[in-house]
This record gives sequence, structure tokens and C-alpha cells, in this order.
Amino acid sequence: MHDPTSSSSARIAFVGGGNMARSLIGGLVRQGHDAAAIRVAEPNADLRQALARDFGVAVFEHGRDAAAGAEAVLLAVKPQVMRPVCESLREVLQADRPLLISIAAGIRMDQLDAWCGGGVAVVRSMPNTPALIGAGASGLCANGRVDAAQRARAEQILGAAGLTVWIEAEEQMDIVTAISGSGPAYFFLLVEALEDAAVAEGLPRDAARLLACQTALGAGRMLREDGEAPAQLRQRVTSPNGTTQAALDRFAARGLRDVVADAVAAATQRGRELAAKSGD
Ligand SMILES: NC(=O)C1=CN([C@@H]2O[C@H](COP(=O)(O)OP(=O)(O)OC[C@H]3O[C@@H](n4cnc5c(N)ncnc54)[C@H](OP(=O)(O)O)[C@@H]3O)[C@@H](O)[C@H]2O)C=CC1
Ligand SMILES: O=C(O)[C@@H]1CCC=N1
Repeated sequence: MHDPTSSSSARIAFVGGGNMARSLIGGLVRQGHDAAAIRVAEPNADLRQALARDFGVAVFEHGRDAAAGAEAVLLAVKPQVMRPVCESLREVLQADRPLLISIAAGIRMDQLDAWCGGGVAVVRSMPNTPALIGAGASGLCANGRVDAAQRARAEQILGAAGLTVWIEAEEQMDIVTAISGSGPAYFFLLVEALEDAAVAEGLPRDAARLLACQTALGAGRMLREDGEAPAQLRQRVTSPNGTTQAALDRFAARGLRDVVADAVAAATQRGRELAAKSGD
């Protein structure tokens, strides 16, 4: 029986059923959210059917059909199509006044509010792909219309896929995007580079990949579970005049920290550009 007051049966609509929506839906269903109360709009029939088959969610071709009667509507489409998607939902959002959650990079809450007709409670969030295995990290930011219950709802939806952090100043969401939204790709790149370097030094590729991946996992778990600062963990690996020191000296000489700072600045700037390109 549908109990609208229960947090596990609240009607949640996803508009866009791609990679990130799939990760978040998987998290909610794993947490025991009633799959029938999750409604997903996705134009691609194959993706739609896969979501229905894998999670038991209700699927629709058009956003307005999924969004009708929802307590929360989560927009999981590309930033480039966000404006027309919001405009197509305007009528139903103005009639039902659900909480609107966007996970799109760059797009600001005032843009979403204006495109949806104004007066909308908006949470802007930035999750990341480890959400797929429940190890995600999401920044969350709310506009002035979001009440305490809606904050809790947003936290429940994003929290089902991992850790959540509230960000008070919206302009910092582009930095969140550059660190944790895009961040998994940086770590994947480092593992690719380690694997290739090991192969160049003479290690078989399968051994190189396994060792590099497991090292990333072990280092990641220590970072979250050990309670020590990253710099202290690094020092514990680094014997005086040892192998680690030789590698770290080379990273420093080649300006690794500057490269990282430059890359994060570029990602942050791209987020701002995505908003500017979408107009007001
Ligand atoms: N990938 C990542 O690591 C992260 C992505 N994000 C953000 O999440 C959002 C989605 O990204 P991601 O899941 O990777 O992208 P995907 O392309 O995998 O998913 C978006 C889906 O939305 C569909 N879509 C397009 N138009 C509509 C519409 N009018 N109604 C309903 N669905 C529609 C697309 O279909 P079609 O392809 O046919 O157009 C596609 O299947 C983006 O805004 C991105 O910035 C946030 C955090 C991390
Ligand atoms: O690359 C992107 O724009 C999206 C947002 C964060 C991760 N992927």
C-alpha cells in the first residue's frame, strides 16, 4: 500500500535515466526504497527497459509523466539540454511544487528556478560515479525555498549512494564538481599511468594492473579509515633516501602539485562556462 508519509515509499521522479540516474536509483533500491514509487523518464527505449528490468522502477518516455505527483524530481540530464527539459516540466512543477534536485554540472539554482517558472525549491547536487557501488561523494546546496524536510529528502536520495556534504555558498559547487564530481577520472588516470609505467619497466600488464588497482583501493581506504592526514600517511610510506623518496622528488621536480592545481582550476572554470552558455 502506498504510504505518502513513509520515506521509503516517497514518490521520486528521475528525468534522464543514464549513468548517474542508474547509480542513484541503484542506491535507493538497495536501501529498501519502494521501487514502484521511483519513476524514471528516459527517451532511449533500451535504457528505459533495462532500468525497469534491473530495479523494478516505473518508466516513462516523457519527463512530465514521470514527474506528475512526485514529491521530489531529480534532473539527471546533460547540462546542455537542461533548459528545454525544465521548460517542458514547468506546468507540472508549478502545479505540484515538488522539491527539484539537479545533478548537472555548472547549472545554477537561479537558472533552474527561472526555467521552471519561479518559486521552486531547488537543491543543486554533484554526485560522482562511485555512487554505482555505494561509495559516492556528493556535495549538496539548497536555495531559500527548501525546507528542513526537503533537505532531509535530498540527503536521503543522494546519501543512498554514499557520503553527502552540504555546501552553503553555491559558487563553491563548481569546485566540488572539479574535485569529487570529476575526481574519480583523475584517480583512474593515475592508475592507468602507473600501470603503463610498470609495463615500461618490465612488469607483465595483468600484474601491473592488479597491483596498481589494489594499491589505489588500499590507499583510498586508509585515507578514509585511518584518521590520519594524507600527508602523514604519505610520510609513513617514505623511508629516508628510499624508493618512495626517489619517486616523490621526481613528482616535485616535475611540478605535480602545480599540474593538479591547474587541472582543478580548468575544471572549475568549465563548470562556470556551462552555466554561462545555458543563459538566464
Ligand atoms: N558522469 C558523471 O561522472 C557525472 C555526471 N553528472 C551530471 O549528471 C548528468 C547526467 O550525466 P550522465 O548520467 O553521465 O549522462 P547520460 O548521458 O548517461 O544520461 C543522461 C540521459 O538523459 C537522457 N535525456 C536526454 N533528454 C532527455 C529528456 N528530455 N528527458 C529525459 N531524459 C533525457 C539522455 O538520453 P539521450 O542520450 O538519448 O539524449 C541520457 O540517456 C549531467 O548533467 C552531468 O553533468 C554529475 C556527476 C557526475
Ligand atoms: O565531466 C563532466 O562534466 C561531468 C560532471 C562531473 C563528472 N562528469
